[in-house]
Amino acid sequence: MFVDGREEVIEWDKEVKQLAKRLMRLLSEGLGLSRNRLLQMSCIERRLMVGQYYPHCPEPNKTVGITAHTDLETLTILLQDQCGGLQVNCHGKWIDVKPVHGALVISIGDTLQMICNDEYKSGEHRVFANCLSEPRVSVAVFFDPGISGIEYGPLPELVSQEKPALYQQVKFSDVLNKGLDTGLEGEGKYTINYFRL
Ligand SMILES: O=C(O)CCC(=O)C(=O)O
Ligand SMILES: [Fe+2]
Repeated sequence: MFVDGREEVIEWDKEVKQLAKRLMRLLSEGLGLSRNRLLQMSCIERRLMVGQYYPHCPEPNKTVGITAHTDLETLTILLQDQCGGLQVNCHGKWIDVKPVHGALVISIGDTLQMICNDEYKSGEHRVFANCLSEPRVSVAVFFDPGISGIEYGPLPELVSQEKPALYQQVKFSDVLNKGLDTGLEGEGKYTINYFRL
């Protein structure tokens, strides 16, 4: 059966965009900056919505759903269903991100970690192969600066003698290309470490 979800997707996109703006304002204030500082840098200018489908896997011990990685962008807003399988690396321990009805999973991406000079960290995460009989579905919206020529790196306000800049200034397209080069085969934090000073 084909279900036309076009209107729902458009509606979801609208809501998620508003939420991303609110989150960026809060994240900006959390850094001690003016509330619009991050938004003014155009760092959520573009977004990509990805629907992911994890079919039942007959041999889940022999494979993974998505291997450990960090998201390259600035912010990810993820809606997962009730199946579970997503885990986040918390100080070296893999923790289940248990599905909570009506809740969204918000992740910081590598580019935002670089902008805020490690004040916020992009979380390494992975998804198990699906051992349940029903398929798992998730919808992720990845926000990024787009392919403008703007360079992103530690904000001057967040850099001092005690806290020197930890990253180069780079265009998001360079981050993306590096991440695509590596794919998901590298270390979870490979891409961001490549730009570390
Ligand atoms: O499906 C999920 O729960 C997470 C997907 C994910 O990590 C990604 O697409 O980057
Ligand atoms: Fe991810």
